[in-house]
Amino acid sequence: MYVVVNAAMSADGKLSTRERRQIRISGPEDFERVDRLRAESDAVMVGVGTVLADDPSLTLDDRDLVAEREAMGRDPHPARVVADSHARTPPDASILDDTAKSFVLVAEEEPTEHVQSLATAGAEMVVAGENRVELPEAFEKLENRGVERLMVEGGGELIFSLFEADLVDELHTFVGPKVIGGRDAPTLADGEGFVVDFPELDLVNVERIDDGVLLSYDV
Ligand SMILES: NC(=O)C1=CN([C@@H]2O[C@H](COP(=O)(O)OP(=O)(O)OC[C@H]3O[C@@H](n4cnc5c(N)ncnc54)[C@H](OP(=O)(O)O)[C@@H]3O)[C@@H](O)[C@H]2O)C=CC1
Ligand SMILES: Nc1nc(O)c(N)c(N[C@@H]2O[C@H](COP(=O)(O)O)[C@@H](O)[C@H]2O)n1
Repeated sequence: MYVVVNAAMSADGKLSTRERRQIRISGPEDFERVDRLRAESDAVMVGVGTVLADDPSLTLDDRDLVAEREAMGRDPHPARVVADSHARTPPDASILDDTAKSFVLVAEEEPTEHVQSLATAGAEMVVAGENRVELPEAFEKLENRGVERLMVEGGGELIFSLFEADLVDELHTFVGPKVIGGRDAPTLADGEGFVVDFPELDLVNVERIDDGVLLSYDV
């Protein structure tokens, strides 16, 4: 599977506030770029932290992009994927609406009734890992269900785990003209952090967009 991570951060490297409230960092041109990246993907993924904080829909805004996908015989919108070991996604979350297919990745130890309530809400459940979603195994299972190109939008906990498991192929980060601050505010890669063997990036493009800059790396 080819994995593209895209996120917007403030000039001081934060994805949102210390209250984990979503902040508009991108401008209109960057949001259009994000919509195009979504349209090129088979699925768009977030961690359950982002679902609980933002209730995102992760669908396409631009009707032309929907029409282009349909003309190619693809589903109108990419599928949505949530990494959610303990099935904390609310059954009425936007990500489970019937606009697009949804996959919820859960751990083996999660009680069947929780898993069942999300399945009833329309999610396709993927079990991988004993007590936390094991990303390499989950991605293999997603690939078997047709997800060959995956876009990941965040948040910082999930992005760190993807780098840790060496699963990221490209990283795109829009750096917007804001300072958010806060030692507990999420950054692009949180988790435990690396102390050795830091993932190395190859800067392939720098572009001024809106009032910020888009940095694109191969991993
Ligand atoms: N500016 C931007 O572009 C973006 C900003 N955001 C912001 O980020 C914040 C949310 O980020 P964050 O709190 O880091 O949460 P995440 O969205 O990264 O979700 C983290 C949760 O995912 C679950 N998870 C399951 N499997 C794994 C795994 N293998 N590795 C890591 N996590 C896993 C864990 O919960 P469990 O153990 O229960 O499974 C974990 O707590 C929000 O404030 C949101 O607004 C989010 C996306 C983009
Ligand atoms: N690219 C980008 N720029 C920002 O400024 C942002 N705040 C985000 N947030 C991400 O977008 C999701 C919302 O998606 P929907 O509009 O609901 O489809 C949000 O959950 C973050 O993942 N992204």
